[in-house]
Amino acid sequence: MSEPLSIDVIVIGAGAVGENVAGRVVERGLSAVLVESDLVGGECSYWACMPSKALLRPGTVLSAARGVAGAREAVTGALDPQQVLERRTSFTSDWDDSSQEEWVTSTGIILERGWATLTGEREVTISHDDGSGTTYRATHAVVLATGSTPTVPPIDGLADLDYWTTREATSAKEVPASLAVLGGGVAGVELAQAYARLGAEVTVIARSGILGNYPKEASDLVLDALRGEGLTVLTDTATNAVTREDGRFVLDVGDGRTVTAEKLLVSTGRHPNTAGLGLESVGLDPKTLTRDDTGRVPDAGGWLYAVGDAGGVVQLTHQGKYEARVTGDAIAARARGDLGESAADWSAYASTADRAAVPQVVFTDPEIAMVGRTLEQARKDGVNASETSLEIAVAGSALHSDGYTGWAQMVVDEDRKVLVGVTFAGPEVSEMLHAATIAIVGEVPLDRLWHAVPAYPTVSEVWLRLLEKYGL
Ligand SMILES: Cc1cc2nc3c(=O)[nH]c(=O)nc-3n(C[C@H](O)[C@H](O)[C@H](O)COP(=O)(O)OP(=O)(O)OC[C@H]3O[C@@H](n4cnc5c(N)ncnc54)[C@H](O)[C@@H]3O)c2cc1C
Ligand SMILES: NC(=O)c1ccc[n+]([C@@H]2O[C@H](COP(=O)([O-])OP(=O)(O)OC[C@H]3O[C@@H](n4cnc5c(N)ncnc54)[C@H](O)[C@@H]3O)[C@@H](O)[C@H]2O)c1
Repeated sequence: MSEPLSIDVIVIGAGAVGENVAGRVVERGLSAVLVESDLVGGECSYWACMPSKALLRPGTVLSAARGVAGAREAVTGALDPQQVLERRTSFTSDWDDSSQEEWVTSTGIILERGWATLTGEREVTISHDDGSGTTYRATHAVVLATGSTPTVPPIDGLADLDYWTTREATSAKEVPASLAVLGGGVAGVELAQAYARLGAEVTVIARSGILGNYPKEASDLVLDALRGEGLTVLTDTATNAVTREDGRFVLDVGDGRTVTAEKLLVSTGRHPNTAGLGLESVGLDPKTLTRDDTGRVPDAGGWLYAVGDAGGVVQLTHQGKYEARVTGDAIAARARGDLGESAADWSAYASTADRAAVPQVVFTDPEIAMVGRTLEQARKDGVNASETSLEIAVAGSALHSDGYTGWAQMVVDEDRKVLVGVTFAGPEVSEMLHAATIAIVGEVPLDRLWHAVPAYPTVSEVWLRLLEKYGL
């Protein structure tokens, strides 16, 4: 066997996160090989963020126009499903990754296509489609950026059926007449609304409520909106078994009730893609991989990192890319001898915001935009927390749309008098989120935040109302 090729850094997985780690280390003078077995760009570009948002956006625009008298009268038709699907396809470049490949190679990163496995400490072997193999040995780091994979519940009959995962739902070429969605998380709820607005008869089956990670007032706004526009949302409903009858999925949801649909989307969460990577060959259990704030896997002895969905901390593109920048910088700093075992909180080498200020948006209509902790999470983390919440009712919201309904909440650390969490729910609230992220990351004292005057008449005036209600 030939000697392994020598390289500074090996990154496994060329999703948004892997691309960013590789890009960062190369910018800092190290050499890097990036390995991808599927499309360069990963889940977000082709089967997740981009296509799902492209499927939702036309419906949101239409409903926004219908929400304003004068514009409403100009809307005389419904969505054109074929046009919506075609526009979605333009955002996925028709599942062609040549432009992403061009970007990767233009940066000086070496791109290798094939399946990568760890075959020893710092050593990765790539199996190419033509049966050949290439082995690299990393001087400084091997980075797992292998993403996540759907978690499919052990429901009777399900494993044998050709159900949709989010991949099929985001890449479908036709709108089914009916769709059952198993799981009331963010992926299920977004795709449920997108398909309902495209004309499918949609039933969501949630074992508890929907969007359980968000404050109930916020998720209830979405629940009411979904039901108001004709989706069936079954909450507190277990799915006992699934069969296929006359070409349709039949879900047994207890008490003799069934849900029948042409397609079934299973969106019941995801777990890190760490199986089949050869982690066992270096004495690691793929199921219990952990990472520190620099991205390093402590049990591996210093050379292995895990970032993005594979790292198992947050499953969001923007946060994964943040981890990628931090880890890329940490690897380069360690290579220079500028960084030891651990990194200080909020330094360039620690992804501290993963613990304190993760922004997340549910792109339904209405939207939920949240950053930091809910009241319950804050108290669980030992924060002496209070909450202030109200309906969004300011001049900006009234102007935005007739009958605007929204809700906002801030969670305050009473000992430090700073924000630790903010949630907005309502039409198009996502663009207000970054102000909250800045306030939390910057630990802006409330009596200074009071001087951040929102422009009139914007929906952001809700900030003023929250601070007034808090007592400022
Ligand atoms: C339907 C849906 C909608 C979403 N919407 C949003 C959103 O709006 N905003 C948001 O922030 N997040 C969203 N997410 C989450 C987001 O998609 C993920 O957090 C993000 O894609 C993770 O990026 P990653 O690079 O870690 O993993 P991935 O994008 O999954 O990339 C991992 C790559 O590694 C490759 N790979 C794996 N193993 C190997 C191997 N052994 N050898 C070679 N290559 C390998 C895979 O082929 C893949 O290309 C959504 C997720 C879903 C499912
Ligand atoms: N807008 C966005 O940023 C966005 C959109 C989609 C997905 N994502 C990311 O992708 C990840 C995956 O999304 P997701 O919605 O699949 O996961 P999720 O963890 O958000 O939701 C999964 C849901 O499935 C439910 N569930 C689990 N097992 C079940 C069972 N046996 N029967 C019924 N329900 C069951 C859970 O209670 C939960 O409500 C999320 O963690 C999220 O970070 C983000």
